[in-house]
Amino acid sequence: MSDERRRTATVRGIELGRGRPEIIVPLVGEDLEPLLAQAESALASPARILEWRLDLFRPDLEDAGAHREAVLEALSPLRTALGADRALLVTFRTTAEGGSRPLSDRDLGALLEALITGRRAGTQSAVDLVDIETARDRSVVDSVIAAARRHGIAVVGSFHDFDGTPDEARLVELLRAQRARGADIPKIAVTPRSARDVLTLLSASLTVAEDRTGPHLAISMGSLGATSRVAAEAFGSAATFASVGEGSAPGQLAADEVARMLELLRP
Ligand SMILES: O=C1C[C@@](O)(C(=O)O)C[C@@H](O)[C@@H]1O
Repeated sequence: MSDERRRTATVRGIELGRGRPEIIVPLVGEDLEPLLAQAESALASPARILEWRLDLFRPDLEDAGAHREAVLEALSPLRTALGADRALLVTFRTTAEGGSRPLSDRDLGALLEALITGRRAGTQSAVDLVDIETARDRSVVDSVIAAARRHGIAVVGSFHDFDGTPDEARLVELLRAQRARGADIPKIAVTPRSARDVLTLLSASLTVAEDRTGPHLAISMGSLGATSRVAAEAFGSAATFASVGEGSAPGQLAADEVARMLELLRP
């Protein structure tokens, strides 16, 4: 595929959708100290995008408002620790999509919008990308996407299946529908039950890449799906999640090793 003709998305000077896929490292610390410690280690890795898994932060705070306050308080030290070059993706993965805690649609919208609009006048936003599960309440999803647009923050539209792999037509439809909803980077993460399911995911990824409508992410989870994480470039996925220390999903490989594999497998 000729790279020049693909649309891309740029966050903090990092262009997604052209050339070697980006490595995204999830930060899974339960409190500020382990969060910053993991961020520090991730800075020494080849990852240019770090994903803060908000649902894993402060599990002791059951109340959504108290949790939101703790997140907003931790944002500034985390941003400072990351420096100017690393992009920050914020993700609250609810239990319905494999995350660690439930959250109502309303509270999810309030949390994400507080993170999006939290920038002080004249400063660059602390957050560069926001993840939203597109199956959530329509008006909440639309409102988060609109707020992100207004603040120049890229939207990752998310779909997870921890039980299986939908058929190829459905995967393609999901990715296209996320883009049509306003996601800059549609994303699907599904679970293979056979090697053929991995092929299904890769084939759907390639089909959507050939649309040339912008970057997307397609992941087959678990050890069976690991090929999809390192063969991202050949099959058109713009980024791949990899771990530094503790990971956030089955099948994630170490960031250093993934960087080496991405280089070895460059088409
Ligand atoms: O959506 C994704 C992808 C992921 O589930 C994975 O399989 O690597 C890991 C999550 O942290 C992230 O939000």
